[in-house]
Amino acid sequence: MSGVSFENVSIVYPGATRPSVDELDLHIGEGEFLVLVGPSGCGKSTILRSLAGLEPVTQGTITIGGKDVTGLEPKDRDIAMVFQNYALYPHYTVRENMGFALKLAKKSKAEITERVDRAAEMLDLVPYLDRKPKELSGGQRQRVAMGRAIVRSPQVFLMDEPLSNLDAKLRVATRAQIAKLQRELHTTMIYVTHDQVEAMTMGDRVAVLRDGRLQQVAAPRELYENPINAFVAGFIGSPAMNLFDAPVVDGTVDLDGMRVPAPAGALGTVTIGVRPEHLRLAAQGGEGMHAVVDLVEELGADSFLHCSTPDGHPLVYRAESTDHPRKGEDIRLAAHEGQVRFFDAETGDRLR
Ligand SMILES: Nc1ncnc2c1ncn2[C@@H]1O[C@H](COP(=O)(O)OP(=O)(O)OP(=O)(O)O)[C@@H](O)[C@H]1O
Repeated sequence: MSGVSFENVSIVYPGATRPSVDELDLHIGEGEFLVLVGPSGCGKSTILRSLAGLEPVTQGTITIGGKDVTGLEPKDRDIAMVFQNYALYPHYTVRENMGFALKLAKKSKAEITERVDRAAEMLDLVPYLDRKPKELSGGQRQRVAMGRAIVRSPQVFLMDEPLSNLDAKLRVATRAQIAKLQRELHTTMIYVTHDQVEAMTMGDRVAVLRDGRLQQVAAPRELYENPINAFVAGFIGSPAMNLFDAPVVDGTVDLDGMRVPAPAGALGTVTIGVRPEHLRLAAQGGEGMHAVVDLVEELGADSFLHCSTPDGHPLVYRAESTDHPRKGEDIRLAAHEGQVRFFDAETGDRLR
């Protein structure tokens, strides 16, 4: 049993006027890969550090495997953390770096060798065991940092932006490798990133944070299709969901000629959300929202058309074929039925 629970956890840094983590309730199942995502400063690292025992909580309880660890020292929590900068010892070889924690724990030489060899094999590090960190590439160093965590066979892995020092191509490869490794080891993993693509592709579930408050925790597809509020809608998805404020008139939302039935009871102004792939070209002269194409991003299989509405609101439309309107063209866009999301214009809460 190695699930993790945060129960009503708040963290206020000394001298701060508001909590960096605000009444967090979150349960991570045994063997689950949970990603914490959100903009810079939303409290992701603070949550991870509190679980590691590096940051005291102001209120609430943290449990690992059902055991209250809130007051325990980091070394007594049976977790391993991989940091952004890897924190490798420069004068030690890869083997010594990976075995360091086991040596501290006074494991036998034979056991250390066996565990390090096994981890090195899983991480393709066997040829590098006698090298020093400076003789490795960024991706190899990252894997040594992972190896150091794996050899300890902890109850929980914590990773804080472990890919941020890698170039784009290596990030994609390492992302897949970490996800695969976690599934093989079946160790509970909490992974922090501000990159929503990383979050969506790696996690069993994704927890979205804003200003210290948990917004929504759900499987990636559920977050994408049913965001609980306009913040999550705008944060998850690349390019982001198009969000517009529009008036409700006689039960219909009218967005510059694009008309959709309003959710029951909606009055005044609502925020409507449409993903770029849920817009379609409408016939000129028919129904549909006017837009001018400002920029075309060709991605190969499809293209993103960055447009603006007559009142200057930006929007993105994904065209599936290469036969799409060109820069400068005046187009009309309509939304696919059932794909429009509605949010309260004041609170951002989902209406339907
Ligand atoms: N040691 C500290 N003392 C005071 N305030 C802090 C401290 N560490 C973090 N904070 C504040 O707490 C909030 C959350 O910080 P945290 O580092 O957890 O955010 P984050 O989501 O991990 O951000 P990033 O993605 O930029 O790393 C921020 O407003 C930050 O300024």
